[in-house]
Amino acid sequence: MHYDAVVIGGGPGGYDCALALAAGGQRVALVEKEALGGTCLQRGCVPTKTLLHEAAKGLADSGALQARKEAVVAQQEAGLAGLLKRAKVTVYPATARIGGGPCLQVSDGTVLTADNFIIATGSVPQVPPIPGVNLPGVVTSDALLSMAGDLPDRLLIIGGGVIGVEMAALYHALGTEVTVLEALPSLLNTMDKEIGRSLGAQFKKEGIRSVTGARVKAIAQAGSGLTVTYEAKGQEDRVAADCVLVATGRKPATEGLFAPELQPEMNRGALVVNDRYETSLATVYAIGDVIGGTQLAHKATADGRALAAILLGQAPEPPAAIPACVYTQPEIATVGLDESAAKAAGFEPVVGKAVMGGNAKTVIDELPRSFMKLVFDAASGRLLGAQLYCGRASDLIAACAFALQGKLTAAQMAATVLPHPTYSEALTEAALAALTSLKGR
Ligand SMILES: Cc1cc2nc3c(=O)[nH]c(=O)nc-3n(C[C@H](O)[C@H](O)[C@H](O)COP(=O)(O)OP(=O)(O)OC[C@H]3O[C@@H](n4cnc5c(N)ncnc54)[C@H](O)[C@@H]3O)c2cc1C
Ligand SMILES: NC(=O)c1ccc[n+]([C@@H]2O[C@H](COP(=O)([O-])OP(=O)(O)OC[C@H]3O[C@@H](n4cnc5c(N)ncnc54)[C@H](O)[C@@H]3O)[C@@H](O)[C@H]2O)c1
Repeated sequence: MHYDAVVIGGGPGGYDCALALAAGGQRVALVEKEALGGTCLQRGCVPTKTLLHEAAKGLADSGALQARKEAVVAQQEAGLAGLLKRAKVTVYPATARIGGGPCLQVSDGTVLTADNFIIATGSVPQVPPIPGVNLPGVVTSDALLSMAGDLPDRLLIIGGGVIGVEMAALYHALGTEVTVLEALPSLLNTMDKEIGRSLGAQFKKEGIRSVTGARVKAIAQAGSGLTVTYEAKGQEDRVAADCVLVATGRKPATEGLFAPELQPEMNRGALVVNDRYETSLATVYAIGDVIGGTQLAHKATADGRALAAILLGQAPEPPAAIPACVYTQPEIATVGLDESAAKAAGFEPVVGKAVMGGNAKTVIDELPRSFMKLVFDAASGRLLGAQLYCGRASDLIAACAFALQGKLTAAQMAATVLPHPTYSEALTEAALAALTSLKGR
Protein backbone atom coordinates (compact mmCIF):
# COMPACT_ATOMS: atom_id res chain seq x y z
CA MET A 1 0.00 0.00 0.00
CA HIS A 2 1.43 3.42 -0.94
CA TYR A 3 0.69 6.71 0.86
CA ASP A 4 1.87 10.28 0.51
CA ALA A 5 2.89 10.11 4.17
CA VAL A 6 3.04 7.43 6.85
CA VAL A 7 3.21 8.65 10.44
CA ILE A 8 4.54 6.31 13.15
CA GLY A 9 3.05 7.11 16.56
CA GLY A 10 -0.40 8.34 17.52
CA GLY A 11 0.61 10.86 20.20
CA PRO A 12 0.15 14.66 19.89
CA GLY A 13 3.08 15.01 17.48
CA GLY A 14 1.95 12.16 15.23
CA TYR A 15 -1.79 12.75 15.15
CA ASP A 16 -1.53 16.52 14.68
CA CYS A 17 0.94 16.02 11.84
CA ALA A 18 -1.32 13.38 10.23
CA LEU A 19 -4.39 15.64 10.54
CA ALA A 20 -2.55 18.67 9.10
CA LEU A 21 -1.22 16.63 6.15
CA ALA A 22 -4.67 15.17 5.46
CA ALA A 23 -6.18 18.67 5.63
CA GLY A 24 -3.62 19.64 2.99
CA GLY A 25 -4.98 16.94 0.67
CA GLN A 26 -2.44 14.18 1.31
CA ARG A 27 -3.19 10.45 1.58
CA VAL A 28 -2.01 9.63 5.08
CA ALA A 29 -1.62 6.51 7.24
CA LEU A 30 -0.89 6.49 10.97
CA VAL A 31 0.59 3.44 12.71
CA GLU A 32 0.07 3.16 16.48
CA LYS A 33 1.01 0.10 18.53
CA GLU A 34 -1.07 1.00 21.60
CA ALA A 35 -4.14 3.16 22.14
CA LEU A 36 -4.48 6.42 20.22
CA GLY A 37 -3.36 9.60 21.98
CA GLY A 38 0.17 8.57 22.98
CA THR A 39 1.83 9.24 26.31
CA CYS A 40 -0.01 12.54 26.66
CA LEU A 41 -3.51 11.08 26.60
CA GLN A 42 -2.91 7.55 27.89
CA ARG A 43 -0.29 7.96 30.65
CA GLY A 44 0.77 11.61 30.83
CA CYS A 45 -0.86 15.04 30.70
CA VAL A 46 -4.52 14.04 30.72
CA PRO A 47 -4.47 11.30 33.41
CA THR A 48 -2.30 13.35 35.80
CA LYS A 49 -4.36 16.50 35.47
CA THR A 50 -7.62 14.56 35.83
CA LEU A 51 -6.38 12.95 39.04
CA LEU A 52 -5.05 16.28 40.39
CA HIS A 53 -8.41 17.88 39.69
CA GLU A 54 -10.37 15.09 41.39
CA ALA A 55 -7.99 14.98 44.38
CA ALA A 56 -8.38 18.76 44.85
CA LYS A 57 -12.16 18.20 45.00
CA GLY A 58 -11.62 15.68 47.79
CA LEU A 59 -11.99 12.38 45.90
CA ALA A 60 -9.56 9.90 47.48
CA ASP A 61 -10.94 6.50 46.56
CA SER A 62 -8.55 4.75 44.21
CA GLY A 63 -11.31 2.86 42.32
CA ALA A 64 -13.35 6.03 41.76
CA LEU A 65 -10.25 7.97 40.73
CA GLN A 66 -9.30 5.32 38.17
CA ALA A 67 -12.85 5.20 36.83
CA ARG A 68 -12.96 8.98 36.36
CA LYS A 69 -9.52 8.98 34.71
CA GLU A 70 -10.53 6.19 32.35
CA ALA A 71 -13.76 8.00 31.44
CA VAL A 72 -11.89 11.20 30.55
CA VAL A 73 -9.25 9.29 28.55
CA ALA A 74 -11.93 7.26 26.72
CA GLN A 75 -13.86 10.42 25.80
CA GLN A 76 -10.75 12.12 24.42
CA GLU A 77 -9.62 8.94 22.63
CA ALA A 78 -13.00 8.55 20.94
CA GLY A 79 -12.90 12.21 19.88
CA LEU A 80 -9.45 11.72 18.38
CA ALA A 81 -10.48 8.51 16.54
CA GLY A 82 -13.43 10.46 15.09
CA LEU A 83 -11.19 13.32 13.94
CA LEU A 84 -8.81 10.90 12.19
CA LYS A 85 -11.69 9.03 10.57
CA ARG A 86 -13.32 12.22 9.28
CA ALA A 87 -9.94 13.36 7.94
CA LYS A 88 -9.64 9.97 6.13
CA VAL A 89 -6.38 9.10 7.88
CA THR A 90 -6.00 5.29 7.77
CA VAL A 91 -5.05 4.02 11.23
CA TYR A 92 -3.00 0.80 11.50
CA PRO A 93 -3.17 -0.59 15.07
CA ALA A 94 0.26 -2.24 14.86
CA THR A 95 3.94 -1.92 15.68
CA ALA A 96 5.97 -0.30 12.91
CA ARG A 97 9.49 -1.12 11.84
CA ILE A 98 11.34 0.87 9.19
CA GLY A 99 13.23 -1.22 6.66
CA GLY A 100 15.38 -0.51 3.60
CA GLY A 101 13.98 1.57 0.78
CA PRO A 102 12.79 2.98 3.10
CA CYS A 103 9.56 1.08 3.54
CA LEU A 104 7.62 0.31 6.64
CA GLN A 105 6.60 -3.06 7.93
CA VAL A 106 3.80 -3.27 10.46
CA SER A 107 3.45 -6.17 12.88
CA ASP A 108 0.78 -8.04 10.90
CA GLY A 109 3.22 -8.29 7.98
CA THR A 110 1.70 -5.51 5.84
CA VAL A 111 4.31 -3.44 4.02
CA LEU A 112 3.62 0.26 3.54
CA THR A 113 5.53 2.52 1.19
CA ALA A 114 5.32 6.30 1.19
CA ASP A 115 6.82 9.46 -0.23
CA ASN A 116 7.60 10.50 3.35
CA PHE A 117 7.83 8.70 6.71
CA ILE A 118 7.35 10.63 9.94
CA ILE A 119 8.66 9.18 13.18
CA ALA A 120 6.69 10.39 16.20
CA THR A 121 7.33 7.49 18.58
CA GLY A 122 7.73 9.67 21.68
CA SER A 123 9.59 8.67 24.82
CA VAL A 124 9.56 6.12 27.63
CA PRO A 125 10.66 6.34 31.29
CA GLN A 126 14.41 6.33 31.90
CA VAL A 127 15.22 4.13 34.88
CA PRO A 128 18.68 4.58 36.47
CA PRO A 129 20.63 1.48 37.54
CA ILE A 130 19.97 1.86 41.28
CA PRO A 131 20.34 -1.46 43.16
CA GLY A 132 16.83 -2.76 43.93
CA VAL A 133 15.12 -0.70 41.24
CA ASN A 134 13.44 -3.85 39.84
CA LEU A 135 11.81 -4.85 43.14
CA PRO A 136 8.01 -5.11 43.26
CA GLY A 137 6.57 -1.80 44.45
CA VAL A 138 9.14 0.26 42.53
CA VAL A 139 7.25 1.84 39.64
CA THR A 140 7.42 4.52 36.96
CA SER A 141 4.65 7.04 36.29
CA ASP A 142 3.13 4.62 33.73
CA ALA A 143 2.28 2.10 36.48
CA LEU A 144 1.52 4.64 39.21
CA LEU A 145 -1.12 6.32 37.08
CA SER A 146 -3.03 3.08 36.59
CA MET A 147 -2.47 1.56 40.02
CA ALA A 148 -5.65 0.00 41.36
CA GLY A 149 -6.23 -1.11 44.97
CA ASP A 150 -5.40 0.76 48.15
CA LEU A 151 -3.45 4.00 47.90
CA PRO A 152 0.04 3.69 49.42
CA ASP A 153 0.42 5.05 52.96
CA ARG A 154 3.98 6.18 52.17
CA LEU A 155 5.31 7.16 48.73
CA LEU A 156 8.99 7.84 48.08
CA ILE A 157 9.69 9.68 44.84
CA ILE A 158 13.14 9.57 43.23
CA GLY A 159 13.48 12.72 41.10
CA GLY A 160 12.20 16.21 41.89
CA GLY A 161 11.54 17.21 38.26
CA VAL A 162 8.12 17.85 36.76
CA ILE A 163 6.69 14.34 37.22
CA GLY A 164 8.15 14.08 40.73
CA VAL A 165 6.61 17.31 42.03
CA GLU A 166 3.21 16.81 40.35
CA MET A 167 2.96 13.27 41.75
CA ALA A 168 4.07 14.57 45.17
CA ALA A 169 1.25 17.15 45.08
CA LEU A 170 -1.26 14.53 43.91
CA TYR A 171 -0.45 11.85 46.47
CA HIS A 172 -0.19 14.39 49.29
CA ALA A 173 -3.70 15.57 48.39
CA LEU A 174 -4.82 11.93 48.54
CA GLY A 175 -3.52 11.59 52.10
CA THR A 176 -0.28 9.69 51.38
CA GLU A 177 2.93 10.58 53.25
CA VAL A 178 5.31 11.78 50.51
CA THR A 179 9.10 12.16 50.38
CA VAL A 180 10.94 13.47 47.29
CA LEU A 181 14.66 12.78 46.78
CA GLU A 182 16.26 15.03 44.14
CA ALA A 183 19.90 14.65 43.09
CA LEU A 184 20.40 18.31 42.05
CA PRO A 185 20.48 21.36 44.39
CA SER A 186 16.83 22.34 43.89
CA LEU A 187 13.45 20.99 42.85
CA LEU A 188 12.59 21.78 39.20
CA ASN A 189 16.27 22.51 38.74
CA THR A 190 15.98 23.57 35.08
CA MET A 191 13.71 26.51 35.99
CA ASP A 192 14.47 29.86 37.67
CA LYS A 193 15.93 28.90 41.06
CA GLU A 194 13.40 30.96 43.04
CA ILE A 195 10.67 28.67 41.72
CA GLY A 196 12.30 25.50 43.06
CA ARG A 197 13.07 27.16 46.40
CA SER A 198 9.51 28.48 46.74
CA LEU A 199 8.02 25.10 45.89
CA GLY A 200 10.33 23.36 48.40
CA ALA A 201 9.21 25.81 51.10
CA GLN A 202 5.56 25.34 50.15
CA PHE A 203 5.93 21.54 50.22
CA LYS A 204 7.51 21.77 53.68
CA LYS A 205 4.63 23.90 54.95
CA GLU A 206 2.15 21.34 53.66
CA GLY A 207 4.05 18.37 55.10
CA ILE A 208 5.67 17.04 51.91
CA ARG A 209 9.29 16.22 52.63
CA SER A 210 11.82 17.02 49.90
CA VAL A 211 15.55 16.43 50.09
CA THR A 212 17.76 18.02 47.43
CA GLY A 213 21.38 17.07 46.65
CA ALA A 214 20.37 13.47 47.48
CA ARG A 215 22.27 10.49 46.07
CA VAL A 216 20.08 7.39 46.12
CA LYS A 217 22.26 4.38 46.92
CA ALA A 218 19.86 1.43 47.09
CA ILE A 219 16.29 0.23 47.42
CA ALA A 220 15.71 -2.87 49.54
CA GLN A 221 12.78 -5.01 50.60
CA ALA A 222 11.84 -4.41 54.26
CA GLY A 223 9.03 -6.72 55.38
CA SER A 224 6.02 -5.91 53.22
CA GLY A 225 7.46 -2.48 52.32
CA LEU A 226 10.65 -0.96 50.94
CA THR A 227 13.56 1.02 52.33
CA VAL A 228 15.45 3.59 50.29
CA THR A 229 18.98 4.48 51.36
CA TYR A 230 20.40 7.81 50.22
CA GLU A 231 23.18 10.23 51.04
CA ALA A 232 22.78 14.00 51.36
CA LYS A 233 25.22 16.56 52.78
CA GLY A 234 27.63 13.71 53.59
CA GLN A 235 25.06 11.90 55.78
CA GLU A 236 23.50 8.56 54.97
CA ASP A 237 19.79 8.21 55.73
CA ARG A 238 16.90 5.82 55.07
CA VAL A 239 13.25 6.29 54.24
CA ALA A 240 10.61 3.58 54.54
CA ALA A 241 7.94 3.46 51.86
CA ASP A 242 5.16 1.25 50.52
CA CYS A 243 5.77 2.39 46.97
CA VAL A 244 8.76 4.00 45.21
CA LEU A 245 8.19 6.14 42.11
CA VAL A 246 11.18 6.51 39.80
CA ALA A 247 10.74 9.87 38.01
CA THR A 248 14.23 10.53 36.74
CA GLY A 249 13.52 11.59 33.16
CA ARG A 250 12.38 10.00 29.90
CA LYS A 251 14.35 8.65 26.93
CA PRO A 252 13.43 8.70 23.21
CA ALA A 253 11.52 5.59 22.08
CA THR A 254 13.41 4.02 19.18
CA GLU A 255 13.86 0.42 20.36
CA GLY A 256 13.19 -2.03 17.51
CA LEU A 257 12.15 0.80 15.19
CA PHE A 258 14.86 0.35 12.56
CA ALA A 259 15.98 -2.72 10.64
CA PRO A 260 19.64 -3.47 11.48
CA GLU A 261 20.88 -2.16 8.10
CA LEU A 262 19.46 1.30 8.87
CA GLN A 263 21.65 3.37 11.18
CA PRO A 264 20.19 6.88 11.46
CA GLU A 265 22.28 9.52 13.19
CA MET A 266 21.47 9.62 16.91
CA ASN A 267 22.58 11.78 19.83
CA ARG A 268 22.14 10.27 23.32
CA GLY A 269 19.39 8.03 21.98
CA ALA A 270 17.50 10.89 20.27
CA LEU A 271 17.06 11.02 16.50
CA VAL A 272 19.10 13.89 15.09
CA VAL A 273 17.10 16.20 12.80
CA ASN A 274 17.84 19.45 11.00
CA ASP A 275 15.58 22.54 11.04
CA ARG A 276 13.28 20.81 8.52
CA TYR A 277 12.90 17.75 10.79
CA GLU A 278 14.91 15.62 8.30
CA THR A 279 16.77 12.67 9.83
CA SER A 280 19.95 11.38 8.21
CA LEU A 281 17.78 8.86 6.24
CA ALA A 282 16.28 10.24 3.02
CA THR A 283 12.49 10.84 3.20
CA VAL A 284 12.44 9.98 6.92
CA TYR A 285 11.48 12.82 9.31
CA ALA A 286 11.14 12.90 13.10
CA ILE A 287 9.20 15.10 15.55
CA GLY A 288 8.24 15.36 19.23
CA ASP A 289 9.88 13.62 22.21
CA VAL A 290 11.86 11.24 20.00
CA ILE A 291 14.11 14.10 18.79
CA GLY A 292 15.13 15.02 22.36
CA GLY A 293 15.16 18.51 23.88
CA THR A 294 11.89 19.81 25.28
CA GLN A 295 9.52 16.91 26.01
CA LEU A 296 6.10 18.52 26.03
CA ALA A 297 2.84 17.71 24.28
CA HIS A 298 2.35 21.17 22.78
CA LYS A 299 5.96 21.16 21.52
CA ALA A 300 5.29 17.81 19.79
CA THR A 301 2.11 19.31 18.30
CA ALA A 302 4.02 22.40 17.12
CA ASP A 303 6.67 20.14 15.52
CA GLY A 304 3.97 18.06 13.82
CA ARG A 305 2.16 21.08 12.39
CA ALA A 306 5.41 22.77 11.30
CA LEU A 307 6.58 19.61 9.53
CA ALA A 308 3.22 19.21 7.79
CA ALA A 309 3.47 22.82 6.58
CA ILE A 310 6.99 22.16 5.24
CA LEU A 311 5.86 18.98 3.44
CA LEU A 312 2.92 20.89 1.97
CA GLY A 313 5.32 23.50 0.59
CA GLN A 314 4.47 26.25 3.08
CA ALA A 315 6.81 28.30 5.30
CA PRO A 316 5.64 28.00 8.93
CA GLU A 317 6.22 30.92 11.33
CA PRO A 318 8.67 29.64 13.98
CA PRO A 319 7.54 29.89 17.63
CA ALA A 320 9.46 32.41 19.75
CA ALA A 321 9.52 29.98 22.70
CA ILE A 322 7.78 26.92 24.16
CA PRO A 323 5.92 27.53 27.44
CA ALA A 324 6.16 24.95 30.24
CA CYS A 325 3.67 24.48 33.09
CA VAL A 326 3.71 22.56 36.35
CA TYR A 327 0.33 21.80 37.90
CA THR A 328 1.17 22.22 41.58
CA GLN A 329 -0.64 24.66 43.87
CA PRO A 330 0.14 27.45 43.17
CA GLU A 331 0.74 26.61 39.53
CA ILE A 332 4.08 27.26 37.88
CA ALA A 333 4.55 28.40 34.30
CA THR A 334 7.52 29.70 32.36
CA VAL A 335 8.27 30.82 28.82
CA GLY A 336 11.46 32.09 27.22
CA LEU A 337 14.56 33.01 29.21
CA ASP A 338 14.96 33.48 32.95
CA GLU A 339 17.50 35.99 34.26
CA SER A 340 20.47 33.62 34.33
CA ALA A 341 19.66 32.11 30.92
CA ALA A 342 19.32 35.63 29.48
CA LYS A 343 22.78 36.54 30.83
CA ALA A 344 24.22 33.30 29.45
CA ALA A 345 22.70 34.17 26.05
CA GLY A 346 24.56 37.50 26.05
CA PHE A 347 21.66 39.82 26.99
CA GLU A 348 21.69 42.43 29.71
CA PRO A 349 18.48 41.40 31.49
CA VAL A 350 16.22 43.70 33.49
CA VAL A 351 13.80 41.84 35.75
CA GLY A 352 10.43 43.20 36.84
CA LYS A 353 9.02 41.26 39.77
CA ALA A 354 5.59 41.39 41.36
CA VAL A 355 5.16 39.68 44.73
CA MET A 356 1.47 38.94 44.97
CA GLY A 357 0.81 39.27 48.72
CA GLY A 358 -1.30 42.34 47.95
CA ASN A 359 -2.97 40.94 44.80
CA ALA A 360 -6.67 40.90 45.65
CA LYS A 361 -7.46 37.72 43.73
CA THR A 362 -4.59 35.87 45.43
CA VAL A 363 -5.89 36.99 48.85
CA ILE A 364 -9.52 36.09 47.98
CA ASP A 365 -8.46 32.64 46.78
CA GLU A 366 -6.26 32.13 49.88
CA LEU A 367 -3.28 31.14 47.79
CA PRO A 368 0.19 30.84 49.33
CA ARG A 369 3.12 33.16 48.53
CA SER A 370 3.01 33.87 44.81
CA PHE A 371 5.05 35.94 42.38
CA MET A 372 5.65 36.79 38.74
CA LYS A 373 8.90 37.74 37.07
CA LEU A 374 9.20 39.31 33.65
CA VAL A 375 12.66 39.46 32.08
CA PHE A 376 13.36 42.20 29.53
CA ASP A 377 16.34 43.05 27.33
CA ALA A 378 17.88 46.34 28.53
CA ALA A 379 18.94 47.29 25.00
CA SER A 380 15.59 46.91 23.20
CA GLY A 381 13.17 46.87 26.15
CA ARG A 382 11.65 43.67 24.69
CA LEU A 383 10.35 40.77 26.72
CA LEU A 384 12.80 37.84 26.89
CA GLY A 385 10.90 35.55 29.21
CA ALA A 386 8.46 35.10 32.09
CA GLN A 387 8.42 32.98 35.23
CA LEU A 388 5.08 32.72 37.02
CA TYR A 389 4.48 31.08 40.40
CA CYS A 390 0.86 31.94 41.12
CA GLY A 391 -2.80 31.07 40.71
CA ARG A 392 -3.74 29.97 37.17
CA ALA A 393 -0.18 30.44 35.97
CA SER A 394 -0.80 27.78 33.30
CA ASP A 395 -3.41 30.05 31.65
CA LEU A 396 -1.66 33.38 32.31
CA ILE A 397 1.52 32.24 30.60
CA ALA A 398 -0.40 32.49 27.30
CA ALA A 399 -0.30 36.29 27.60
CA CYS A 400 3.48 36.17 28.00
CA ALA A 401 3.84 33.73 25.08
CA PHE A 402 1.85 36.15 22.86
CA ALA A 403 3.99 39.05 24.11
CA LEU A 404 7.17 37.13 23.23
CA GLN A 405 5.85 36.15 19.81
CA GLY A 406 4.79 39.75 19.18
CA LYS A 407 8.13 41.13 20.50
CA LEU A 408 6.34 43.39 23.02
CA THR A 409 8.35 45.78 25.20
CA ALA A 410 8.04 46.57 28.92
CA ALA A 411 6.37 49.90 27.99
CA GLN A 412 3.77 48.14 25.82
CA MET A 413 3.05 45.49 28.46
CA ALA A 414 2.80 48.13 31.21
CA ALA A 415 0.37 50.18 29.08
CA THR A 416 -1.95 47.20 28.53
CA VAL A 417 -5.00 47.46 30.80
CA LEU A 418 -5.87 44.20 32.57
CA PRO A 419 -9.03 43.44 34.58
CA HIS A 420 -9.50 43.63 38.36
CA PRO A 421 -9.55 41.57 40.53
CA THR A 422 -7.39 39.02 38.68
CA TYR A 423 -4.01 37.38 38.99
CA SER A 424 -3.16 38.99 35.64
CA GLU A 425 -2.90 42.45 37.24
CA ALA A 426 0.47 41.35 38.59
CA LEU A 427 1.73 41.16 34.99
CA THR A 428 1.17 44.94 34.72
CA GLU A 429 2.93 45.45 38.07
CA ALA A 430 5.92 43.37 36.98
CA ALA A 431 6.10 45.23 33.66
CA LEU A 432 5.89 48.59 35.50
CA ALA A 433 8.67 47.53 37.88
CA ALA A 434 10.86 46.62 34.91
CA LEU A 435 9.99 49.87 33.14
CA THR A 436 11.05 51.87 36.22
CA SER A 437 14.40 50.01 36.25
CA LEU A 438 14.84 50.52 32.52
CA LYS A 439 14.15 54.28 32.83
CA GLY A 440 16.52 54.57 35.80
CA ARG A 441 19.48 53.20 33.81
C1 LIG B 1 3.28 11.61 33.76
C2 LIG B 1 3.45 12.57 32.61
C3 LIG B 1 2.78 13.78 32.63
C4 LIG B 1 2.93 14.68 31.57
N1 LIG B 1 2.26 15.86 31.63
C5 LIG B 1 2.40 16.74 30.62
C6 LIG B 1 1.69 17.97 30.63
O1 LIG B 1 0.92 18.26 31.55
N2 LIG B 1 1.86 18.82 29.60
C7 LIG B 1 2.70 18.53 28.56
O2 LIG B 1 2.84 19.35 27.65
N3 LIG B 1 3.39 17.37 28.52
C8 LIG B 1 3.26 16.47 29.51
N4 LIG B 1 3.92 15.29 29.46
C9 LIG B 1 4.80 15.03 28.30
C10 LIG B 1 3.97 14.61 27.06
O3 LIG B 1 3.16 13.51 27.39
C11 LIG B 1 4.90 14.26 25.91
O4 LIG B 1 5.82 15.31 25.70
C12 LIG B 1 4.11 14.04 24.64
O5 LIG B 1 3.18 12.99 24.79
C13 LIG B 1 5.06 13.70 23.48
O6 LIG B 1 4.31 13.52 22.32
P1 LIG B 1 4.86 12.64 21.11
O7 LIG B 1 3.81 12.69 20.06
O8 LIG B 1 6.23 13.04 20.76
O9 LIG B 1 4.98 11.15 21.69
P2 LIG B 1 4.01 10.24 22.55
O10 LIG B 1 2.86 10.97 23.10
O11 LIG B 1 4.90 9.49 23.50
O12 LIG B 1 3.40 9.23 21.47
C14 LIG B 1 4.21 8.30 20.81
C15 LIG B 1 3.34 7.15 20.36
O13 LIG B 1 4.10 6.33 19.48
C16 LIG B 1 3.75 4.97 19.69
N5 LIG B 1 4.85 4.14 19.19
C17 LIG B 1 6.12 4.08 19.68
N6 LIG B 1 6.85 3.22 18.93
C18 LIG B 1 6.02 2.73 17.97
C19 LIG B 1 6.19 1.80 16.90
N7 LIG B 1 7.37 1.22 16.65
N8 LIG B 1 5.11 1.51 16.13
C20 LIG B 1 3.91 2.11 16.35
N9 LIG B 1 3.71 2.99 17.34
C21 LIG B 1 4.75 3.31 18.13
C22 LIG B 1 3.56 4.89 21.21
O14 LIG B 1 2.76 3.79 21.56
C23 LIG B 1 2.89 6.24 21.51
O15 LIG B 1 1.49 6.12 21.50
C24 LIG B 1 3.77 14.35 30.47
C25 LIG B 1 4.44 13.12 30.45
C26 LIG B 1 4.27 12.23 31.49
C27 LIG B 1 4.98 10.91 31.44
N1 LIG C 1 3.30 19.56 33.45
C1 LIG C 1 4.06 19.11 32.46
O1 LIG C 1 4.21 19.73 31.42
C2 LIG C 1 4.74 17.79 32.59
C3 LIG C 1 4.38 16.92 33.61
C4 LIG C 1 5.07 15.73 33.73
C5 LIG C 1 6.06 15.41 32.80
N2 LIG C 1 6.37 16.26 31.82
C6 LIG C 1 7.46 15.96 30.87
O2 LIG C 1 7.97 14.68 31.10
C7 LIG C 1 9.38 14.72 31.11
C8 LIG C 1 9.92 13.74 32.10
O3 LIG C 1 9.62 14.16 33.45
P1 LIG C 1 10.58 13.79 34.65
O4 LIG C 1 10.11 14.50 35.86
O5 LIG C 1 10.78 12.31 34.68
O6 LIG C 1 11.97 14.37 34.15
P2 LIG C 1 12.72 15.71 34.53
O7 LIG C 1 13.92 15.74 33.65
O8 LIG C 1 11.81 16.86 34.58
O9 LIG C 1 13.18 15.47 36.04
C9 LIG C 1 13.95 14.38 36.43
C10 LIG C 1 14.61 14.75 37.74
O10 LIG C 1 15.18 13.58 38.30
C11 LIG C 1 16.44 13.93 38.85
N3 LIG C 1 17.23 12.70 38.94
C12 LIG C 1 17.79 11.99 37.93
N4 LIG C 1 18.41 10.88 38.42
C13 LIG C 1 18.24 10.90 39.77
C14 LIG C 1 18.64 10.03 40.83
N5 LIG C 1 19.32 8.91 40.59
N6 LIG C 1 18.29 10.38 42.09
C15 LIG C 1 17.57 11.51 42.34
N7 LIG C 1 17.16 12.36 41.38
C16 LIG C 1 17.49 12.06 40.11
C17 LIG C 1 16.99 14.96 37.88
O11 LIG C 1 17.99 15.74 38.49
C18 LIG C 1 15.74 15.76 37.55
O12 LIG C 1 15.54 16.84 38.42
C19 LIG C 1 9.76 16.15 31.44
O13 LIG C 1 10.85 16.53 30.65
C20 LIG C 1 8.57 16.97 31.13
O14 LIG C 1 8.79 17.73 29.98
C21 LIG C 1 5.74 17.46 31.70
